[in-house]
Parts: sequence; C-alpha cells; structure tokens
Amino acid sequence: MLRSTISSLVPRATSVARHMSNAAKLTTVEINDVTGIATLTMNRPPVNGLNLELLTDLNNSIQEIEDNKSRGLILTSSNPTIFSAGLDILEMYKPDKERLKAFWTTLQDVWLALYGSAVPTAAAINGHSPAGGCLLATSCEYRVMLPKFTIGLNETKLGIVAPKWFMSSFLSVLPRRVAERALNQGRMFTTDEALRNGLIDEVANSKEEALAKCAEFIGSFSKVNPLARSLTKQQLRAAELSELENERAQDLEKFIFFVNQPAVQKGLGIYLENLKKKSKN
Ligand SMILES: CCCCCCCC/C=C\C=C\CC(=O)SCCNC(=O)CCNC(=O)[C@H](O)C(C)(C)COP(=O)(O)OP(=O)(O)OC[C@H]1O[C@@H](n2cnc3c(N)ncnc32)[C@H](O)[C@@H]1OP(=O)(O)O
Repeated sequence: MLRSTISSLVPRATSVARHMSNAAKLTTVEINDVTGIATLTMNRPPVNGLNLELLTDLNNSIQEIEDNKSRGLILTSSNPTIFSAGLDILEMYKPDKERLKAFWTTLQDVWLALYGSAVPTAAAINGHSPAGGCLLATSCEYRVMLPKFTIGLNETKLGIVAPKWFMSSFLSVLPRRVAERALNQGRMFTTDEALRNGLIDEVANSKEEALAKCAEFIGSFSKVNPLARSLTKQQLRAAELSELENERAQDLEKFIFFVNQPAVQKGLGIYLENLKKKSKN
C-alpha cells in the first residue's frame, strides 16, 4: 500500500573517484497509503557509510517528508545487517578541503533536520549502528532494534572526539552517568545491553516487526493535536538545536582543525587499514 515511492535516478558529478558510490539516489521514501507514515531507507552499499552524497540524500528526504505532511518518519536501512557504519572515514582521511567542509555542513543539516523534525520519528535499527549510525538513531524519538547487533558512540576508540551535538542526542536518551561512561569508553552496546540501559526502546525479531513497532509508536500520537505535539517536541529540543545553529561556523572550524591534525590522520589511517584487513579475513 504505497501512496508513492520516491526513488529517482539523479546523475551526480564528482571529481573524487573514491566517493562515487553510484549515480543513483542513496535513499528511498515510501509512504504508507493507510497510515500516512513515511519509511526512509538508507541504501549505500556496502555499509551505509555516511558520505557527502548519502547525507545530501538523507537531508533532502527528511525535507520531502516534512513537506509531504507525512504522519511520521521511520528511518531504516536496506542492508540486512548494518543500519549505518557511521561517517564514511574516507571523507575524513586525507580529505579534500572543500569537500570536507561540504561533508560536515551537510551532517550538521541532517542532524538539525532529524533531531528537530516536526513529525514523530522512529528508527528501525536492523543492523549494527556505530557512531554516526547511533547519532541518527538517537536523533529519532523512538528506537526498535533487532537482536545481536551493536550500537554506540565509539569515537574515542578511533582517537576522535564526538562533537557536543552527538552527545546531546545521546544524552536525550541515556542517563547522564551512563552516557558519560559510555562516551569515554567508546562503548558499543549489544542489543540486550542497549535495551537494559534505555538506549533503545524495544527489540524486534525481524525488520518487518521493527517497522510495525515504530509505526505503532507513531500511531500513539493519533489522538494528539499535531501542532501541539510538534511545538512541544521542538521546545524540549530547542536548547540543543539553537546551540548548534548559533555555533555552526565554529563547529565546522573545530572539526576541520581536528581532522587535519597529523595524529588524527595517522589514527584514522590505522583504523581504516584494520577494517580492511578484517574484511579480507
Ligand atoms: C574538541 C572537539 C573537537 C570536535 C571535533 C569533531 C571530530 C569528530 C569527527 C568525527 C566523528 C566521527 C563519527 C563516526 O561516525 S566515525 C565512523 C565510525 N564507524 C565505525 O567505527 C564502524 C567501522 N565499521 C565496522 O565496525 C564494521 O564495518 C561494521 C559496520 C560492523 C560492519 O561489519 P562487516 O559487515 O563485517 O563489514 P566490513 O567490516 O567487512 O566492512 C565492509 C567494507 O566497508 C568498509 N567500512 C566499514 N565501515 C566503514 C566506515 N565507517 N567508513 C569507511 N569504510 C568503512 C570496510 O573497510 C570494508 O571495506 P573493504 O570491503 O574495501 O575492505
């Protein structure tokens, strides 16, 4: 029952070959005819690494869902074992200066759009969800995860520091002392641990069940005035949103400075090498 499937083929030109995943759109939006809920699916093989193109498509899709007056947004992945591997490390390793700026600015846009979305949001976490993947999931209002996967902000394990607004999303879900310890440790939670600590709200045994549980959460607002609901949510989230909105330029500057530090570049290089070694074994 799909009112519409928005999945256009938009050719893209980019000068950096390693970032060209393909010419197609990397997200799809499907709107359920009956419920009016939009399912936004990330589809960037192999691991939904958040590069500039995927972030741009995510941002456009969120905008489209807001403009369509959908009843809610469910974020999920087309990959059966990975929700998102987080930021594409290739965007930060030996980066092109202008592209790095566009990459971070677009990530800021996505967070502002998703965390501040007027519609109810839920994540059907159907696979691993480290770092940037966890950021997307915790920006939503509700999380349903499949068993035996992992989720968390593991930045310190990569020798990088999660920005303040990553922490804001995390802190909007977890008690402060749990969040602080997990951030310092770069802890990845298993599905069971995530449920016990409140990082996710429910466990589902299949993607279909996860989507149904997310839809049920969104349906729980059916008798609430939509404007009152969205203004309430936005007021509750206003402080974190304004903090980034007012400091976007400084946040970008800090990121560029930090990423270009030789020690950070070295650490990212080693991390990438280990990932590649692991994938070959
Ligand atoms: C003082 C304030 C300063 C503020 C400064 C701010 C600075 C902040 C900067 C950055 C913040 C970053 C947040 C992030 O999101 S960093 C990314 C973190 N992500 C990870 O650590 C995940 C790494 N990946 C994995 O753990 C696994 O790949 C997993 C997702 C679990 C999937 O495992 P599996 O199915 O076994 O797949 P493979 O490991 O074999 O991977 C397949 C190929 O994909 C490549 N890959 C995986 N993840 C990434 C990634 N994030 N980026 C780029 N590439 C990735 C992997 O190397 C394999 O490639 P290949 O087939 O070519 O070998």
